[in-house]
Amino acid sequence: MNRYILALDQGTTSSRAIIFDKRQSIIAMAQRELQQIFPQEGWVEQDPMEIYASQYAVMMEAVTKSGIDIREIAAIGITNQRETAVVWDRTTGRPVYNAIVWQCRRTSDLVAALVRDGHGDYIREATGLVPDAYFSGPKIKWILDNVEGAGDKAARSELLFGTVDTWLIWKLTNGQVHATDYTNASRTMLYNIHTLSWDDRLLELQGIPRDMLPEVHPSSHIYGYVPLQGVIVPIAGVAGDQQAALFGQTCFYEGEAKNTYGTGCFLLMNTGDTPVVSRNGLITTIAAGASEKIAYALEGSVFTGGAVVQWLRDEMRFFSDSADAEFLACKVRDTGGVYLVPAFTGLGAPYWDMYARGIVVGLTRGTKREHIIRAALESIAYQSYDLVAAMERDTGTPLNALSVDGGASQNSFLMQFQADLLGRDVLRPRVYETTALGAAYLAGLAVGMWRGLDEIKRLWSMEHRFEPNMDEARRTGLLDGWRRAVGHCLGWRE
Ligand SMILES: Nc1ncnc2c1ncn2[C@@H]1O[C@H](COP(=O)(O)OP(=O)(O)O)[C@@H](O)[C@H]1O
Ligand SMILES: O=P(O)(O)OC[C@H](O)CO
Repeated sequence: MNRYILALDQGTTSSRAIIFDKRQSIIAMAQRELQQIFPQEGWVEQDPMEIYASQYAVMMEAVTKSGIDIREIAAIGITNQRETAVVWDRTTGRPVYNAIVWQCRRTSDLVAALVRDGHGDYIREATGLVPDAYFSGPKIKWILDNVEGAGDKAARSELLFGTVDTWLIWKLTNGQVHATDYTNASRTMLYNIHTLSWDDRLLELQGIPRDMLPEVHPSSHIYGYVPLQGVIVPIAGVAGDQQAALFGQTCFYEGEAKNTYGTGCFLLMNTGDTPVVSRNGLITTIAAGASEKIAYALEGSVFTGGAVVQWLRDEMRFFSDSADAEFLACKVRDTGGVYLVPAFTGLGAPYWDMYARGIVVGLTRGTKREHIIRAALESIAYQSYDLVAAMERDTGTPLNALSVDGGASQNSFLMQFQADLLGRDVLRPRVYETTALGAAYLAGLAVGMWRGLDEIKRLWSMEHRFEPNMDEARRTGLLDGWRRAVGHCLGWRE
């Protein structure tokens, strides 16, 4: 009998594979960090072959660790860092260039030109997105325009494009399937989220041939089959990681929301069958669903969340293990007036400034390493606060509490500070690998492992509730300082 789901979570920092049973217990897990390539200031790349190889390796490692028979795996669910663009040769299967990562800013001027030429409103209406270098379309255009021979090859239908899910599906099925799901398509700035089709006007504007693009399916769907040690296992669930996390947190119904603290921070609210248009700097996107019926979400995207901790670890060398950030931050009573705005790759929602860059302000002769570490952690909470405030202004409804997940949500200092800033409870679930869990649910629903959403909803359970504990004067004073700090970093590169 098939009893397990194998979830592949290809995130920005690492590739992970997790085997879940029907009660959402983790049977085995494997993880590998991924090399980040920074070829120029503001550019971010990854090696697509490393993405695939690391994902394949952790998949096999998790299977081996679990000791289960592969025939007991009912399905594979895939979830992925979104927007990151891979272009490869459809015959040889070789990428023509590195993957251009969602954080990369190389297409800022290209996007600014689209807006200057008067296409901004159409992009917003058709795709639900704010025109920004974040999204995939301009990254594809950059590859076609700048990699030798790529434009000609694309014109001869020799190239394929995919977000990371598509690349993994294509590799895992030995080049049999070129497909993506609605959630990933909705991040390309090429997909019309109302007509549910690739948008000819946007393709033409960005010079992208339609035959490079994958087929688009619902998130819970049989995409193809993966040969695993002689057994054929279906890929039955695919979703961008933030939509998968929304699903994994069981936010199935209108008004339910979560915030994920991974490389970036992403607040998503399910808005049901209504594509809500933000007036406060959020974007409209497609949510992962268990059926053909489309649900939409309102999203606030912060580009540098947990990544600021990685920066302190790898570039500043303030500590060697990210978990130590909490201990070090708690060695000082406050930041000593220091603010760090980690606009390393510009600022996303609600500011949308492709030219902002990071700053540390408020330094004094007494500033210590610990103050900066604390300011870095607090910056994650401030940015998330800005998202919640924008979402509440858009929907006119205050969130009762904030459900959280992702790697940095394990930092209890950060979660407590988040509750203090918001003046709202922060709820951390027992399974914080919610992204992988969401992909597992989507796959499991497609193959009948779970009967329906209500059965899954009952599985959610809380590990910790963080309750606010900060007086109002201090809270408003801190937020005021944050706003002033942000003001200093906007437009820096211009
Ligand atoms: N204890 C911690 N405190 C703060 N940040 C952390 C901690 N542990 C991990 N992180 C951060 O969380 C991120 C990894 O979270 P994860 O959900 O795996 O992200 P992704 O899916 O983007 O790869 C990294 O950026 C890392 O710096
Ligand atoms: O790698 P994560 O989990 O921070 O997610 C990245 C997002 O999908 C980018 O949109």
